[in-house]
Amino acid sequence: MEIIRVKDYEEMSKTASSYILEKLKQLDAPVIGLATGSTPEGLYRLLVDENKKGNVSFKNVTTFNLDEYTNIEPTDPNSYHYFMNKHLLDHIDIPKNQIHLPNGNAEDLEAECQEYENKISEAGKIDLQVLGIGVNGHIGFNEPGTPFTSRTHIVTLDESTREANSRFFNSIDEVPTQAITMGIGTIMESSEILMLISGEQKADTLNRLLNGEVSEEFPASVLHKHSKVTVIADEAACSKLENLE
Ligand SMILES: N[C@@H]1[C@@H](O)[C@H](O)[C@@H](COP(=O)(O)O)O[C@@H]1O
Repeated sequence: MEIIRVKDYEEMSKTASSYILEKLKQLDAPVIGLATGSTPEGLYRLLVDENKKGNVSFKNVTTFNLDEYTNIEPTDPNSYHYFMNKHLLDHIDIPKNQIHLPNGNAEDLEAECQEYENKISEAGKIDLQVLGIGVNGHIGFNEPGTPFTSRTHIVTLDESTREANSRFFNSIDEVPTQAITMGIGTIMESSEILMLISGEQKADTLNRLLNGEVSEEFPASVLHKHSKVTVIADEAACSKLENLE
C-alpha cells in the first residue's frame, strides 16, 4: 500500500485528478470504478474542468459506481445517480451507455445485484477503482462484518453510517435503511485501487487502516491483501498516525 501525504483537501483532489488523468492516457478503453461521498467531489470538479479544457476525453471510458440506496428514484437529489450526474457525469463527454450504477429501484433487487456483477464481467475488469472510506472502515457500503469474499449484494446500513449520511437529508428518518453495494470481493478484483481520505474525522480511521489488523470487522483493511493500492491522505487525516517516521 503506497501512501501519498498531501497538505489539504484541495491538494488531495489535485493529486487524485492527475493520477487518474495519467491512467486514462495509458489505456485505450479504461474501466473506472467511481465512489460517492464528499471526499471525491473536488476530484470530480477537476476532472470536469480538464474535460472542458479539452485535456482529457471520456468518450472511451466506462464507469461503474460502487453503490446506490434502495427504494430511491434516480431523480431524487439524495440518490447516488443524482450525485454522480450533478458532480461529474452530466458535465463530461462520456456516452450514457457506458455509465453504470446499481439500480436501487429495481423490482427484483437480488437479480439486479447479479446483473451488475455480469456487467462488470462483460466490461473485462475495473482498471482503477476510486474509493472513499466510512468512519467505521466501510468501503462502498460494505459495513463491518461483511465477508471479504462478498459480491454485489443488498446491505442493511449501520446506524452510524445512516447518521453520517443524514447530513444530506432533512432528517435521519429519511435516510434509506438499505443499499446495493459492490462486494468486497468484487472491489478486490480491480487491477488498481485509489483511496482518498480527508479530514480530522477520518484520522482514527486512517490510523486503524495503516496500523490495525486485517479483519472483516474493519472492511478497508482488506486492501492490505491487494497488490496495487494508493492512498492519498491529507494532513488532517494523518494527524493521529502512530509510527510516524
Ligand atoms: N457509500 C459511501 C462510501 O462510498 C463513502 O466512501 C462514504 C464516505 O463518505 P464521505 O466521503 O462523505 O466521508 O460514504 C458513503 O457511505
